[in-house]
Amino acid sequence: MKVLYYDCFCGISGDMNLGALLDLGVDEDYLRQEISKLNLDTEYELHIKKDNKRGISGTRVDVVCHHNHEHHHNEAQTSHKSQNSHNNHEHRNLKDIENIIINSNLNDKVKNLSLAIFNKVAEAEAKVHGKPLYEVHFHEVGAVDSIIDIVGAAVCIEFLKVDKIMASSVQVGGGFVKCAHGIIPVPAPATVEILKNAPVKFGIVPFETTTPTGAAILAANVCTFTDHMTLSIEKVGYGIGHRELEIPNVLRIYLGYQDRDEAREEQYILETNIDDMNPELYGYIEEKLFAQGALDVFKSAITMKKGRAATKLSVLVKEIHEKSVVDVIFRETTSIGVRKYKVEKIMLPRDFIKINTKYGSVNVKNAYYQGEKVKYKPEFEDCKRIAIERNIPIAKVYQEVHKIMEADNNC
Ligand SMILES: O=C([S-])c1cc(C(=O)S)c[n+]([C@@H]2O[C@H](COP(=O)(O)O)[C@@H](O)[C@H]2O)c1
Ligand code: NI
Repeated sequence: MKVLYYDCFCGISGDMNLGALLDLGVDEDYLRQEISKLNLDTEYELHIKKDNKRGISGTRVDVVCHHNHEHHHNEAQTSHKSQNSHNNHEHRNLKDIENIIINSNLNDKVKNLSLAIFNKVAEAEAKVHGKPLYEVHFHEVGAVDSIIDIVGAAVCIEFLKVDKIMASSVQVGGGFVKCAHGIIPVPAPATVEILKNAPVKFGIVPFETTTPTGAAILAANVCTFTDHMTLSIEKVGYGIGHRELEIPNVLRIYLGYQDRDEAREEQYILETNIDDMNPELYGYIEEKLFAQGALDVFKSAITMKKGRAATKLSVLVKEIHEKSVVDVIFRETTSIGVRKYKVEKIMLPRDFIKINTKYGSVNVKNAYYQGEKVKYKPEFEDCKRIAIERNIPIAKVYQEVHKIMEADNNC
């Protein structure tokens, strides 16, 4: 499975993201050509160059806009987004942005991903400012440089054709920042809204390391946030930020592979036939077997000698758990003998994601075969808990999970 892993030790902004993805190998000319499909009426320049921060070299992106929007100033003015300039306000709202994207010649996947990222920002702004979604006025986030950061992110992510995007915990920084609203605390309120439910780290430096745009790129793409992961790294990209900080102001993105092949493992079946035990005990014994490391416990109805109806108890274990599992069988059941045989188990690579349904969050197990996701399974216990809490049929919970999992863009 091809994976992008965002290492956000110094946060993420729209331009750091573009820098890191270009550094990973996204073709610069392709990005320029795709962005031109937006037919923006504001002149802009995309400056892409090699740069370094604290000895780490990577790619730096600056979007420079030449404002000639009628409701601003008569004279053309130039602004660099990174300066958080008060001069670069363009008060577009979500509908304006949607129109620009929908009327462009970009492909549908890029359009949808761009819209999903903007929607994350818009929802957060609506919440923070207490306004309906379509009445929110973007300030910085609606400016041309942000449109390029966001659509550019969608273009690059699409270009890389990964199966899954993961991220580390996200450093948001600290202090205060000056923007169109005046002076606001860091993390900016919109950033906080967008990163709800993601693991966030605060205050490594007294500056804004994660912006609403950076946060929204993560929120719209990342399946799993984790600081612990196994990845076979193929490439790494560094996106250079604009500040001089005590730590390198860079975003690192890894491109790698996880669980390329199915795994094979030797395991053991421990088995015993029982014809003389109170059947009430099986449930209790099963719990004890799992507690001692059993990977699976199953019972089959069998007929033993002299026509005796009986139960075959089978327990799948790794060798290290053999002793403790046999111990449970001999102490808790009526068995006086256990058969053991080696089996080879062939397992599909799998991972777990948490999805938010309208009823609550559910863990889902994805399984992959020959690099492709072939199946997924919602965690039964989560569905059961939700069905009980909400007093709804459990099938409805499963339906909701399937709806989300089958939707585009879901990993
Ligand atoms: O544009 C708006 S409304 C805006 C809202 C907020 C809130 O938290 S509300 C914050 N900001 C700040 O603007 C700059 C630019 O952000 P980008 O995501 O466009 O890079 C940044 O400092 C934000 O915190 C803008
Ligand atoms: Ni705002």
